[in-house]
Amino acid sequence: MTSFTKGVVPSNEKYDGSSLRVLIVHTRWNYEIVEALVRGATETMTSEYNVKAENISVQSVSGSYELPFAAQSLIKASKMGTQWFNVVICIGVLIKGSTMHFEYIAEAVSQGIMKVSLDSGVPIVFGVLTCLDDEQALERAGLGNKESKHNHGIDWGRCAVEMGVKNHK
Ligand SMILES: O=c1[nH]c(NC[C@H](O)[C@H](O)[C@H](O)CO)c([N+](=O)[O-])c(=O)[nH]1
Repeated sequence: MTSFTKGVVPSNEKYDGSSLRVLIVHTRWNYEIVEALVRGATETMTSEYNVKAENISVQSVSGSYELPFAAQSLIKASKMGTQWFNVVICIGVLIKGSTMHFEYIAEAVSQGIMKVSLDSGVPIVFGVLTCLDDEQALERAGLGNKESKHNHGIDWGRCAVEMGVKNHK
């Protein structure tokens, strides 16, 4: 029994996301779960913060290991153009198998995403679930049967608007 409310408390600031340009890069691995996370983030940004649907670019890559490179190249390409992204959300689902593959990818992806964000000066929300089994992943995408299920995409959408507004130059 926890003696505190686990999870993030949304900021009580009423951020205006109407001029934000957001990039979502998501994987196609474990796609049904990823799709729910992307929907949670997108619907939160548009319904709670007035982010315009047409200002949310969505790109996909094969797996989580490709997320840092994709984010880096899409940020670079956007800076070449007139419009560039105020914030990026990288979304993937890693589920541990019977080998050490999971550990190596999880470490590489979290370090890689942090590096791209700091190097580019664009905030990147870390939306990669690192789960020990399918049920953990389903629960954290608001799927599955447990009462405690909660779509973490909602939290990532809120985080993206806060970071995007604060980064809006
Ligand atoms: O996004 C994921 N990629 C996974 N592997 C692919 C990896 O991200 C790369 O796409 C692949 O290694 C090619 O670079 C996963 N597993 O292996 O289990 C996984 O659970 N999730």
